[in-house]
Amino acid sequence: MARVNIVLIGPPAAGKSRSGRRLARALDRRFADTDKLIQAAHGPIRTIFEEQGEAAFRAIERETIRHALTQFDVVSLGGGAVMDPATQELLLQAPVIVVHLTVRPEAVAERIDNDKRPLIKSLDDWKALVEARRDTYERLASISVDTSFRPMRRVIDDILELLEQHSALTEAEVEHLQAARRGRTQHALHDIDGDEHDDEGDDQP
Ligand SMILES: Nc1ncnc2c1ncn2[C@@H]1O[C@H](COP(=O)(O)OP(=O)(O)O)[C@@H](O)[C@H]1O
Ligand SMILES: O=C(O)C1=C[C@@H](OP(=O)(O)O)[C@@H](O)[C@H](O)C1
Ligand SMILES: [Mg+2]
Repeated sequence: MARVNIVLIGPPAAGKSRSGRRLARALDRRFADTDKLIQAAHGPIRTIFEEQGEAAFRAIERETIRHALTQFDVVSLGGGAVMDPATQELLLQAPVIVVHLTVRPEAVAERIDNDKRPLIKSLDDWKALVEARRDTYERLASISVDTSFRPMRRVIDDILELLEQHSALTEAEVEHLQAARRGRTQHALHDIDGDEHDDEGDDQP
């Protein structure tokens, strides 16, 4: 089938930014993280929240997502992006497959041990955000993968398998993955666990 956009949604620190980039690399597709695009165009996310407020950030985010879906094949969103009704419409109407990454509180605790997300100062903040958003994440999701205590390679393997089951990959991508699984070619996920340094800066300043 023709290429459809793959969009990653889910709670903060579920792994959307990092997994999205690895997934795109495995499929040889163009990747964007909308928080990164926002930072490049408007400066640090924390500063936007502090100086302009959350509503202004959400407006910037909405337009960034709309644009990103026209330019990139794999797009990781920020955790709160899907609470915007226009973004929800976009994801429901566009030819998009929505990958929902989940993570349990026990697993996320060590991932949010930093001061990089303006809406999250504690694990309780994270739990409250997720509780308020869970129904929306689930309603929009085409597929869900839990990332708790699971290495990136496993997470990406699961996503690829589910994308294949949902006929969301091109014939060439399916053939490549199947050949890789049979061991006839270099494994498609060969560099999934590659240079860890390329993941620096996933989190927002
Ligand atoms: N499967 C995983 N196992 C362990 N740590 C992970 C996993 N996926 C992501 N992380 C780490 O969790 C943190 C948040 O990941 P990130 O991709 O920025 O999440 P998100 O974009 O969903 O907020 C980063 O430090 C990242 O390295
Ligand atoms: O949950 C949220 O509202 C936010 C999540 C962040 O992205 P990640 O989910 O990638 O951390 C970022 O967009 C901003 O700090 C707001
Ligand atoms: Mg992110």
